Amino acid sequence: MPVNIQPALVARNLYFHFGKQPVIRQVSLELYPGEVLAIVGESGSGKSTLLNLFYGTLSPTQGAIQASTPDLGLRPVSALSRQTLRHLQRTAWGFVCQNPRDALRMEISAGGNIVERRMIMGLRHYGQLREEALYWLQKVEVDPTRLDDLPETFSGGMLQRLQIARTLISQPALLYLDEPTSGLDVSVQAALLDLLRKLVIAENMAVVLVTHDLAVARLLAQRIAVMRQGEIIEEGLADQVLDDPQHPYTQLLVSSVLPA
Ligand SMILES: Nc1ncnc2c1ncn2[C@@H]1O[C@H](COP(=O)(O)OP(=O)(O)OP(=O)(O)O)[C@@H](O)[C@H]1O
Repeated sequence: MPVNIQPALVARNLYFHFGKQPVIRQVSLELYPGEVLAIVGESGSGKSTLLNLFYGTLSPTQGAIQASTPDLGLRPVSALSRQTLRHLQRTAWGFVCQNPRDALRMEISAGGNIVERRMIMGLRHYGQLREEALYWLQKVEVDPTRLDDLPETFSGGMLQRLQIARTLISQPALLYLDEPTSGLDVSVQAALLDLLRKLVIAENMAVVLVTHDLAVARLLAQRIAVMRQGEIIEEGLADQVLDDPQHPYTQLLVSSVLPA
């Protein structure tokens, strides 16, 4: 990476315990704007926990995380006040979770869901809010006539598109994707992955993608980190890790999923 570009996310020597159970061990990484890093590994290896540490919903037992902020550049997440952290989580950082119902407000319209972050950022003009909502609905390839409909009337794939529009409207510098296409039909999943790939390239975000699906990692990510029992055991360029895995665990993971 060019030395004059500041990373969007830096983690140094992270450890995290749930009670006495060590869940994250000795994790360090850096992520730059425009990069997509996929964190892959078996169920229970600590992928989602790591994402929640980055996003600030969990605090590391040991180690430090610095994340991009609009006004002050890279800041230690642990030093942010609750109010600042909450504001960043609703504006400059984004989190797309597996189940869109956990993120959407099901009692308000699709358009209302999409513009919530813009209202938090101070936009009050009804006409402009509606225009931006329409723009993003079209950008995630949902029929614009659905703008005033409740999310309840949307399919699973459409709900996930709504969650993506609602998150990306604030143009977050850092985006966390936690299994964003799991649980969808294969054809719906393929279309959504294609959309995500286009959006990620267009918005120049730094993205951490958690997935157990190596095909999803290959499609979206330039770099892959392989987690096992809370540790990153191998990291490198996506093609390198998937086509020439070095660690025996990665070899097993790749050979059990990808055809020879
Ligand atoms: N709230 C919690 N309290 C206690 N232990 C937890 C909690 N959440 C997760 N764990 C434990 O932490 C470990 C890592 O869980 P995590 O959800 O981060 O793994 P994962 O790799 O994302 O798995 P999956 O792919 O199944 O979501 C697991 O052993 C899990 O049981």
